[in-house]
Amino acid sequence: MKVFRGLPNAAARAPCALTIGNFDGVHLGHQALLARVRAAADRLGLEAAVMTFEPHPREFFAHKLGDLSKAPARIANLRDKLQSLSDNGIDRVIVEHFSSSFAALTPQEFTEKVLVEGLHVKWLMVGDDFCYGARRAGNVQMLLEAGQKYGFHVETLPTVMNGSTRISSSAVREALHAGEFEHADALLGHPYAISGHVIHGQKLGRTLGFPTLNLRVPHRPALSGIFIVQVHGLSAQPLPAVASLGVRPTVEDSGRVLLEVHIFDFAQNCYGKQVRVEFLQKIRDEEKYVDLPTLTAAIDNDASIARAFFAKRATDRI
Ligand SMILES: Cc1cc2nc3c(=O)[nH]c(=O)nc-3n(C[C@H](O)[C@H](O)[C@H](O)COP(=O)(O)O)c2cc1C
Ligand SMILES: Nc1ncnc2c1ncn2[C@@H]1O[C@H](COP(=O)(O)OP(=O)(O)OP(=O)(O)O)[C@@H](O)[C@H]1O
Repeated sequence: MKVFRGLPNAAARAPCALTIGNFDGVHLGHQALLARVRAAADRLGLEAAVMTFEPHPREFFAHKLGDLSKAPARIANLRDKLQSLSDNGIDRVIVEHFSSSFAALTPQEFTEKVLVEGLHVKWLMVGDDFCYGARRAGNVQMLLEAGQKYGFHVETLPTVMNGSTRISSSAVREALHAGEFEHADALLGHPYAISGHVIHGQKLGRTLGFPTLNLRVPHRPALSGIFIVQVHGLSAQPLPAVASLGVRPTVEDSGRVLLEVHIFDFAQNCYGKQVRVEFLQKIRDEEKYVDLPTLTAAIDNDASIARAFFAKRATDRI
């Protein structure tokens, strides 16, 4: 899969079947959309393409307002999003920098400069609620008209539901925030996980008896707390572990979010390796403890809960 930062230059443009959106989490609604794009690309001999935005448009507007609490939490980082798009058969992704000038494009400028000139779109699919252009003034009807004028075909995807609710990134965020992983996984169509490279921590964990591998989490995640997890990427089988995702109020006050994972009975150096941490169950919220012995006792208790979970799962499987 080819990834373009901004519109491809003239030589790299190719006629495409396209969809547009944030695709945070690549949930089942997104997957249905991507399958239709792939099928259209095959049928018409086009590249299957996705245009997505970085930062998330609502993140951009929250920054502008100076109120970061208005930015949506992130289900997935860009690496995970690109991996999911590739897994869903997409040939090229345009990661458009969402900026003031991009946000100011009128619907007409967006269709002419971006869709037609910049991307050579021949077939376009969006959700039936799709809006675009400055102040979200463009809608599906206007896209249909632009398609007739410039010679591209527009289709909409009927809403993909889970029971009586629309599957959306917002619904996944709510489920993750509540620690409801079964529900989140049902909306996502795959287990919720965060991936990244292992970085160096403060090395305090090993003195507490709980060495952890640490992953940077670049955006505000949709969940925080202490979790039972399993780690992929270090051995053939996923490794059972307990993890903390948050700002570690007992030992730090920088507000930096970190995912720290203590893998049971494991003593390998894995700095720099890429791992995927799959979330299985929430144990508790993160706490600010009065001192390190109290923190250590809490981690000890978390580890016992997680070990009991894995022991039960092993016997249930027999
Ligand atoms: C299972 C688990 C639970 C944790 N719970 C908390 C917590 O409630 N509050 C907190 O401030 N830090 C918590 N931590 C983070 C520890 O403060 C951190 O792992 C320790 O300081 C080691 O940091 P280091 O990896 O940078 O050496 C937890 C870590 C683990 C592995
Ligand atoms: N359940 C769904 N059924 C059909 N189309 C969907 C569904 N969810 C999203 N889409 C479409 O997928 C494209 C990308 O969606 P996008 O990620 O921007 O929205 P979302 O999942 O609804 O997220 P949020 O909840 O943050 O608004 C859009 O065209 C959108 O209309």
